[in-house]
Amino acid sequence: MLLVVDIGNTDIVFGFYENQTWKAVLRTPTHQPWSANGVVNWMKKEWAFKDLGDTLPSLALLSSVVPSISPQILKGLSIWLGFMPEVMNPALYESLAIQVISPDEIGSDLVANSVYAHENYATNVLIVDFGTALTFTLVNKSGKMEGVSIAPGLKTAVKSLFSQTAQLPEVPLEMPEFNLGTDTVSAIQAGILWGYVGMVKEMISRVKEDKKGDLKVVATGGLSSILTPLASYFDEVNKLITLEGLRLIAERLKA
Ligand SMILES: Nc1ncnc2c1ncn2[C@@H]1O[C@H](COP(=O)(O)OP(=O)(O)O)[C@@H](O)[C@H]1O
Ligand SMILES: CC(C)(COP(=O)(O)O)[C@@H](O)C(=O)NCCC(=O)O
Ligand SMILES: [K+]
Repeated sequence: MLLVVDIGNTDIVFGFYENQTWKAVLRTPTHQPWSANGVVNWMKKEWAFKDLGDTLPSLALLSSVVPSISPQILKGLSIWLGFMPEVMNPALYESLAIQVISPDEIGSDLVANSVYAHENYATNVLIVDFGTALTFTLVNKSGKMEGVSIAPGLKTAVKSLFSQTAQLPEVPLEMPEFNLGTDTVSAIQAGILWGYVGMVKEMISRVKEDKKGDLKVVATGGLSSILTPLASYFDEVNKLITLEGLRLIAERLKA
């Protein structure tokens, strides 16, 4: 069995893959007082709860965009598994089928997304990742990562408005019924959700123009199903894209 781990700014996602399928995908908040022992106990508990069998994963790959917690997670995993997981880093990027942009700065989740996109479409692909940040990553048909854009994610925008104002509440991430709100909650929902629908359409349209119409668009991230008016703009919506990319990378490391 293969274990891939995606440490994002909101959630850590663990994917267990065997015989062509995800046996389990576990999510837990990133910001907890993690210790190596805490990780071991959590893994043992989830492993038993999900009834994943007697044999622990024999290969593991970790991606993290939160450097401060990586050491504790890695130490815990290495104690639990009995070996040190592989970690996404610039040296490893050199063995990939894609060409990574700014390898010393790029988030390794965006690299994993790009590997999945290139492997599955082999054309120009824009990956829209709705996480803590809202990112757009363009990987071209030859597998070169051409560029990225980064904006506040949907929940980040809602929380930021709430925390910077005296009278605005934190609102649920739901498309409002009308274009303009009739009370404070629906007004914020209109501003953020319709505003973000516009942002995504604008990015897609600009990149599509750059690529002379030759572009696939895929969406991922925990918040990728919220902006329902965008459904027809995406060739694929798949919350597992980052895990799938990590899996493809791990399988190639083993080969
Ligand atoms: N399966 C799911 N369905 C709906 N929302 C989800 C799901 N998983 C996570 N979320 C929400 O998505 C957000 C995290 O998205 P994610 O892409 O994991 O962010 P990050 O990578 O920045 O940690 C959280 O607010 C979480 O509540
Ligand atoms: C852009 C990100 C914050 C996205 O992280 P996420 O929303 O998945 O938590 C992350 O990929 C990151 O910290 N990147 C480093 C900067 C860059 O990619 O250029
Ligand atoms: K992510």
